[in-house]
Order: sequence, then C-alpha cells, then structure tokens
Amino acid sequence: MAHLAAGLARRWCPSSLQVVNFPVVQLHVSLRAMRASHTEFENAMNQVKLLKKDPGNEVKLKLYALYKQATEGPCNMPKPGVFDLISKAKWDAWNALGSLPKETAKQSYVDLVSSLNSSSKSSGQVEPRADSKPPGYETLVVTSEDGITKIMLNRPTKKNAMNPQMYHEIMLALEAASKDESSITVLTGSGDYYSSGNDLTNFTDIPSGGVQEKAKNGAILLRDFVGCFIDFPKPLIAVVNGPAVGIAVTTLGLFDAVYATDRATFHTPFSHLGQSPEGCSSHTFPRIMSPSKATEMLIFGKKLTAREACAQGLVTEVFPDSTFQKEVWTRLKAYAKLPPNAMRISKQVIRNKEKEKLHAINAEECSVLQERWLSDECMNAVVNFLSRKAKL
Ligand SMILES: CCCCCCCCCCCCC/C=C/C(=O)SCCNC(=O)CCNC(=O)[C@H](O)C(C)(C)COP(=O)(O)OP(=O)(O)OC[C@H]1O[C@@H](n2cnc3c(N)ncnc32)[C@H](O)[C@@H]1OP(=O)(O)O
Repeated sequence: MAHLAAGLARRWCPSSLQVVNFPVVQLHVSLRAMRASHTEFENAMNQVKLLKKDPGNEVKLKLYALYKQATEGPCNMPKPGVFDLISKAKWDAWNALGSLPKETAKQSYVDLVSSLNSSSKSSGQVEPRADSKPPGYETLVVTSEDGITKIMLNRPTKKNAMNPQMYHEIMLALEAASKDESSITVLTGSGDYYSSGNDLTNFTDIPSGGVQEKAKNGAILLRDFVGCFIDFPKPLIAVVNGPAVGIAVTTLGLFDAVYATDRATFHTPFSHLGQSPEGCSSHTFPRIMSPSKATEMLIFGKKLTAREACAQGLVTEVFPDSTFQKEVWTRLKAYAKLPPNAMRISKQVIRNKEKEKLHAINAEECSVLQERWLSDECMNAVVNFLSRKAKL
C-alpha cells in the first residue's frame, strides 16, 4: 500500500510536471482510506499511476476531488486562505461536489480514469464554447448565461445514449447547477436526438465480480441518478430537441416543464427489452396521463408523437421544429429573469409534498430492475440489439 501511496503522490507532483497557468496539483492519498476502497476503485488508482500523459490540471483536480469524496464524503477541510493557491484549488474542487454520495463519487472516479485510458473524441461532437464552463465534461457541454445553466448531452453519434460516464457527469452538472448563479436549469441534446436512453453497451463489460455485481452497481447508479432529479432545487426544464427513449422519457415526469419539437417522439420499450419502468415513472406516468395511457407506454411500449405526449400531459408544449429553438429560448430567458428565490421556494412547496415518496418509488424500481437485468428476456433483447448491425 505504501508504495502505491508514494507512487500516486510522485506521479502527479514531480517537478518535471510544470503545467502552464495552473499550479501542479498535489494528490495526497490516505492509506487508511485506500484499504477501504473497492477493487475497481483500487484498480483505477493503479491506472492513474500508469497514465501515459498528463491529463491536465482540470482533470487532476477532478480526480483529487472525486477521490476525497469517495473516501471521506463531503468536503470536511477548513477553507484555505486565498494565497494558498494549491490548497484553495483542491478545496474548491472537492467542495463543489457537495453531498454527492460516496458510491457515486467512487464510480465517477473509476469512469473518469477509464475514459482517460481509452477516450477518443468521436466526430460530430459539439466542442465546448469559449464561454462555457471549464471543460471537465467528456459527454456534456455545460454553459451558463442569461440566468440559465444549459446541460447538453453530447454523444450525438450515439444518439446521446447514456453510458456510465454520462450518468455521472449529469449528476455532477446538476450538483453544480444547484449551487451556481443561474435561476433555472435546462437539459437538452445535441444532434438529432434528445437521447436514446441507456447505452445498451453498458451490459457488455462485465467486471471481475460478475454480472450480479454489475447489476448491483447499476442499480446504485440508477438510484443516485434519478435521486438527483427528485431533489433538484431549481426549476428544471427539458428542451426535447428530438426523439427520446427509455430513461430519457421516464425522467421527464420529474421535470418542472417539458418543451418539445414536433419532431420528437417518446418511447419506453421496457417490455421489449425485458426490463421495467424507472425514473419514478411507475408513479408519475399513471398520475400524469391515467393508468391505462401509462400502461400503453410503459408495458406495451407504445411510441408517442410529441403532440400525443402533450395531449397526455407528459409534454408541456410542442413547437414547430423550424421555430422550436428560437421560441423556447426566448421564453426561457424571460422566465430566468423572475425572482430566483421565489421560483426555488415555490418549486420546493410543490415538490416537497412527495419527495420522500418519490425516493421510495425510485428505490423500489431500481431493486426490480436489478433483477430484470439478470433475466434471459433482458439479456436476449440486449444481444439482439447489439448484434443487429452484424446481421446487415
Ligand atoms: C448486467 C447488468 C447490466 C446493468 C447495466 C446498468 C446500466 C446503468 C444503469 C442505468 C439504467 C437505466 C435504465 C434505462 C433504461 C432505458 O433507457 S431502456 C432504453 C434503451 N435504449 C434503447 O433501447 C434504444 C436503442 N437504440 C435504438 O433502438 C436505435 O439506435 C434508435 C435510437 C431507434 C436510433 O436508430 P437509428 O436512427 O437507426 O440509428 P442507429 O444506427 O441505430 O444509431 C446510431 C448509433 O448510435 C448507437 N446507439 C443508438 N442508441 C443506442 C443505445 N441506446 N445504446 C447503445 N448504442 C446506441 C447505435 O448502435 C449506432 O452506433 P454505430 O452502429 O456505432 O453507428
């Protein structure tokens, strides 16, 4: 263990690693904490030591913050003085994670390290604009202007399918948005899709602990992910720029408003996939659209057009695709000028009534899904999807 601690410390703070415009971040590793870490987590720490190139200070700060959050929980250090730049940078990075659960931070650390090992930018991704937030996100573009923080899913070549890294980055982005200066937060997609839901390749890389462990970790990830939408304190708006599938549809029931282009469709093929509803949709959909309409979507997999979804109450308003972005953003900028505390408090008055119930429903849905993922029905459906191109 000691050599590992020394290795990590040496890796990120050798004098040769002089990096422009940012002090080199010293990575302090506590032996006590490492003994408690999970196999994957320990492997990831090993991989950090073996990285061939310096990932840059932003990423190193993120690694540091996620490591501390995973091993010690929310930031418990006194805020350093302004002149202690290195400690201040580290403190800021860790503190920004707020109350992110240890499990989530641990998984984010593992995913970040694996993305550092194998990430390659795919074509068509939107490059973060100069005025967007510091580029610490691989699968999102997050910008903040006119009182609006916009979180844009940015895997357009994969129809913005959500892989573990995207789940974690959305949680981190929501955590940051809940604390920033903006008054409303928007989730949208880049490219022609809002999101095709869970990335079905998530079912492929089975860890050493086996498929049961993968399902358990997946259920934890899903519970934390949906929990972030349940607890989000500011008005949360979905700008559905195209078709939405699976979890991208079910979580809409936890948004405060949903605006869609008339090109959008809404599809929850859970039975086809051998799976079951998530995102609290087992509760929100019957309440929003009536039990029988919810059955048609969640059990029979009926795909809705934008206008049908609006008629059923899942979508707030539909706009012609040609004027969608202009109309929606004009409206959102006007909303964002309203008194932020009044909006936040009003949302709390509405949401607090059922927050506890939603968390219980979320936990139940995740527990059922954890079993479903191990079923033949689910495995066969995933294999069919992943092998469909091979048949062409
Ligand atoms: C053993 C335990 C495992 C546990 C796993 C845990 C996971 C983490 C926990 C979170 C779980 C949340 C639960 C969520 C459930 C859901 O969201 S269910 C819905 C899942 N989504 C789908 O079933 C959609 C699958 N995709 C499609 O049907 C089609 O791609 C499309 C969306 C209808 C688009 O079709 P088309 O226009 O023909 O484009 P394609 O060529 O198919 O797609 C372009 C490329 O994008 C890839 N892609 C698209 N969607 C996905 C996806 N969801 N997963 C993976 N990949 C996707 C597609 O393969 C293409 O890739 P290339 O072939 O490389 O170009």
